[in-house]
Amino acid sequence: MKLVPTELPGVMVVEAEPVGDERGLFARVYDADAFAAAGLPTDWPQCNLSWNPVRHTLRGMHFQTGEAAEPKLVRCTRGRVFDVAVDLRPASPGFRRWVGVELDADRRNALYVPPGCAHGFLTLTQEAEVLYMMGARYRPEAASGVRWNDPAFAIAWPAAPALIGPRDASWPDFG
Ligand SMILES: Cc1cn([C@H]2C[C@H](O)[C@@H](COP(=O)(O)OP(=O)(O)O[C@H]3O[C@H](C)C(=O)[C@H](O)[C@H]3O)O2)c(=O)[nH]c1=O
Repeated sequence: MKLVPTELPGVMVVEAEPVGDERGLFARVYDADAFAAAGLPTDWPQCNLSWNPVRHTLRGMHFQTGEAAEPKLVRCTRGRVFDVAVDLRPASPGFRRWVGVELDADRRNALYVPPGCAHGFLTLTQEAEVLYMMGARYRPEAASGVRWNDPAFAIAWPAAPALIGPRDASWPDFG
């Protein structure tokens, strides 16, 4: 497993480094010691999964506010998704900037998204499934979001969403 920094502070790609043999492959996809050494969390109280049968489904951009802000470790376990983190941390050098990474079930790569960033994805295949470890417990009252096409971020999505929930389509402009 290898942690690869992105241009956003604290947002890391987790490359699996699979080992192949005649039976197939083996990969360590998470290592608490490596995460601790990199200053990343090692406590993941909840794990979520979403299944998305329609290509170009967009979920996000979500985050939890205040004390409920949560780190996420996101991987695609079926198909491919364009996974995006947006830096909403006013003190960050990356404030208002975004990074997009293609997560691919065959590559077994993942994206670490720190607290204070919004997260979302656009599926690139039918039947895309996303599994993510959550570094804080879900607090519905703390759930918030920014819009996928907010001009404040100008996220360069590979395609417009074919399917998006009404809440995600109507987050207000980022102030
Ligand atoms: C996040 C969450 C949701 N729920 C319930 C609330 C709703 O009744 C239902 C669907 O929730 P939501 O529409 O927020 O699910 P997504 O739109 O897939 O949102 C998720 O996907 C984006 C990309 C993220 O990054 C967030 O972590 C997460 O919010 O599951 C729970 O019971 N527990 C949870 O932790």
